[in-house]
Amino acid sequence: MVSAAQASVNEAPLIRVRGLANRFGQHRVHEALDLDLYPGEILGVVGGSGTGKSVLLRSIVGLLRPSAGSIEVFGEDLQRLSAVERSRVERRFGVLFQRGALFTSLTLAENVALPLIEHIGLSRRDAEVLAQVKLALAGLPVEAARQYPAELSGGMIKRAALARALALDPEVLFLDEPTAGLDPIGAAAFDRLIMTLRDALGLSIFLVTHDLDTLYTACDRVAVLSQRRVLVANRLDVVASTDDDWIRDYFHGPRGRAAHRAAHDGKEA
Ligand SMILES: Nc1ncnc2c1ncn2[C@@H]1O[C@H](COP(=O)(O)OP(=O)(O)OP(=O)(O)O)[C@@H](O)[C@H]1O
Repeated sequence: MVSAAQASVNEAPLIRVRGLANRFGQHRVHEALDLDLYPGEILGVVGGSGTGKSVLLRSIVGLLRPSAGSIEVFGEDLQRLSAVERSRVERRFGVLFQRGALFTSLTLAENVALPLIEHIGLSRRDAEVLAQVKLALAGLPVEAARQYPAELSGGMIKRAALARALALDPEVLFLDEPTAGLDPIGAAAFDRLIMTLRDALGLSIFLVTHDLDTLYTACDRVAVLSQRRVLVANRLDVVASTDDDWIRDYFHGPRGRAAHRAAHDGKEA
């Protein structure tokens, strides 16, 4: 059987990055970086610390202007669009940042309602009703809507930030280390939630992670950043057998072997 994710790589990519360069002064983070995101896939983006995973994410979502190269999104070159056209394209993205980035003085419902009020012009009342639907979609109990971020566990904060990323019904979701700081059970539950949402909402997902379990359980393809570019982007088994020191240490070290075993046992159970 061909899964939806395998079939999708035969379609045109939703995001097409070509020849991307990002430099900060003398520091060259990316050079000649190419990467595609296909419809309906969960793409895991991995690499050593400082290889530029977050910088890549920020370039694609329009928070950082690249030094060179092109980023085509939904068939349009971001660099060539006017500010108004860019924000129309960027509205089709949902982003979950590494630290959640919720407003601490607002309840969860108010946090999620904010983009609905600002971007769609919903009344506060309607936005908060819709926010409760998004919070439920992210797996939070009804009473969480009235709580403030300081009252929540790390896992609940991630879910609330996910609800906010889903507020405007995005087509592409960008997640920057969504399971960082969660315990293994919380992280596994979050992985399942991401897969469920992809299937239910038809999302395409760009997922920056260090979490090997997430790669094995949730990702259709994995892209490895190394030497300022994407070294390989493919199915996990192909990536794991690529001849490269970092890949060998990462996928075939003790943690990599444990994640592989757990994924394998899970499929057999
Ligand atoms: N605004 C900036 N100004 C200068 N340097 C920056 C800026 N943003 C990122 N960098 C540098 O770019 C490099 C890549 O950073 P980035 O946060 O993308 O790495 P990463 O792969 O996501 O790392 P980690 O896995 O540790 O989160 C780092 O050396 C960082 O210091």
